[in-house]
Amino acid sequence: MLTALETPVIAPTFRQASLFSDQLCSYQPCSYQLFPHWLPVAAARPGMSASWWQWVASTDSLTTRLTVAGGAKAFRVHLLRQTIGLPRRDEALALGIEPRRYAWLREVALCLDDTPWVVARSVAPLSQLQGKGLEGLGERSLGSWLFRQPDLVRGPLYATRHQPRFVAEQCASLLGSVWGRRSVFQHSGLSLLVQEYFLSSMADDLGLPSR
Ligand SMILES: C=C(O[C@@H]1C=C(C(=O)O)C=C[C@H]1O)C(=O)O
Repeated sequence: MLTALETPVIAPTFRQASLFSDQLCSYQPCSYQLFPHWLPVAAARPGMSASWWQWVASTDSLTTRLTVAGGAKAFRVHLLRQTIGLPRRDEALALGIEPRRYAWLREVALCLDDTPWVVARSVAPLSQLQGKGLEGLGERSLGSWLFRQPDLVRGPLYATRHQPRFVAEQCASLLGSVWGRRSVFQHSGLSLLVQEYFLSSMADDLGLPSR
């Protein structure tokens, strides 16, 4: 049932709201040829520091990496939105589906001690979700679930320097994104587009360069 998949919008309650800035760029859609703001990650490398490359080009679980990098800080998935809706045009293209096909949309902030380090938006065609149990994921990490799937295949990574508009729709103000990346995961008939934006709060906390 569609209603079972719906989760109401949860207003962000980040303790460090003062860290946010309201300098959002307008959303720039993507996907290499048609949406050139997303570059194959290797093509973005010349503009990226070696430290950020370690994060942006990594293909293992980001949840695990963040938890390790956070040290004593508590890792938490803060659910911003989980609902059924239409994907953006570039998202549909990345998934190889018609833009008018309904999709499962999930937007989260990945926080360390309540400071958002990464915001993410994941999109999967509704027709492929049956039996996967994702509707009950809540504030558990999608990555923890994904990387437990033995047949998981990750598609190529794309990177962007543009800001995520989806969080602008959720938050009045937002920390700037340093780098964004995305890739499509395949598992048992499911294609899942995961888009992750690394925030400047993460750069500050880990002493990473501005790019
Ligand atoms: C894809 C991963 O999962 C993370 C968890 C997410 C979620 O819970 O919605 C979203 C994006 C990720 O950064 C990962 O850990 O690599």
